[in-house]
Amino acid sequence: MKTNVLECKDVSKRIRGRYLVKDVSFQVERGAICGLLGPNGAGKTTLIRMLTGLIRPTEGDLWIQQQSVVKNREQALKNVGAIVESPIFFSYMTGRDNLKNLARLHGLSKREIHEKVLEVLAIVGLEGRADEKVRTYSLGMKQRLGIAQSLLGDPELLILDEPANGLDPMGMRELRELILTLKDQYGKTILISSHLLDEIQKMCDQIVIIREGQMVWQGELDHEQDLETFFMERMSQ
Ligand SMILES: Nc1ncnc2c1ncn2[C@@H]1O[C@H](COP(=O)(O)OP(=O)(O)OP(=O)(O)O)[C@@H](O)[C@H]1O
Repeated sequence: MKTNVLECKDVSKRIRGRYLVKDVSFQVERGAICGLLGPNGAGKTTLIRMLTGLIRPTEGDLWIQQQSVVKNREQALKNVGAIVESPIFFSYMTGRDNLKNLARLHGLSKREIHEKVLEVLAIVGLEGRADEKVRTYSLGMKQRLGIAQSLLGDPELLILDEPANGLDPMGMRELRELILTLKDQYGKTILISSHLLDEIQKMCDQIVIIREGQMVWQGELDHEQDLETFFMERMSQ
C-alpha cells in the first residue's frame, strides 16, 4: 500500500492581512521526489518554513509521517532532514567535525557518532575531503555536507530549499546524482524547491506549482512533456 510521507491540507499563512500562502493542499508518497516550483516571491520558502516548523500556518495543517507539525511539532520533525535557505557550518572546522558536532544532538554514543558520520560522509561522497576545513570546500561540497547533516537523524523525508542555486554544471550533476541515490538506494522521500526546471524535470516524480501563494497545479510529472512550456502555461492562466 502506498502511504503519504508528507501531507499539506488547506495551508495558509497570512501576515499583516496579506496571504503569503493560501489554501495549499498536496501529498507526497513514500519514496517520491516532489519538485516545488514557482516564480520569485511565490511562497515556496514560506511553505517550507511551515513544513519545517520554523513558522506556524495561520490556517490548515501539515503532517509528516501522519504527525501534525502544528499539534505535535517535535514528533513530526523527527522524521525530517532539511536545508532551508543555505546550510550552516563552522567554516574553521573540518567537515567531519561539523558532522560530529551535530550528531551529538541526536543522543548517540561516541562510537555511534563515529559510525554515523562515516556513513553519511560515504553517502554524499565526501570521505576523501572530510578532514579538511569547510572553508576550503566548493559550493557543491558544502551542499553535499549540508545533505550529510540532514541525514544524521535518519529522516524519512528530506526537504531541500533551492539546493542547486549557484552550482556549476558539474556540481549540479553531482547533486542530482546524490538526490537520485537517496531515493533509489536509501528509499528517502524528497521535497525539493527550485527555479531550475531542467533539473526538476530530470529528477522529480511529481511537481507542485505555486503562484502568488496559491497552488496552480500538482500531479505526476510527465517526462515526455517540456516542463518549461508546461510551467509557463500555468503562469499565464
Ligand atoms: N516575514 C515576512 N513578512 C512579510 N512578508 C513576507 C515575509 N516573508 C516573506 N514575505 C513575502 O512573502 C512572499 C513569498 O515569499 P517567499 O520567500 O516564500 O517566496 P519564494 O517563492 O521562496 O521566493 P524566491 O524564489 O524568491 O525565494 C514574498 O512576497 C515575500 O516578500
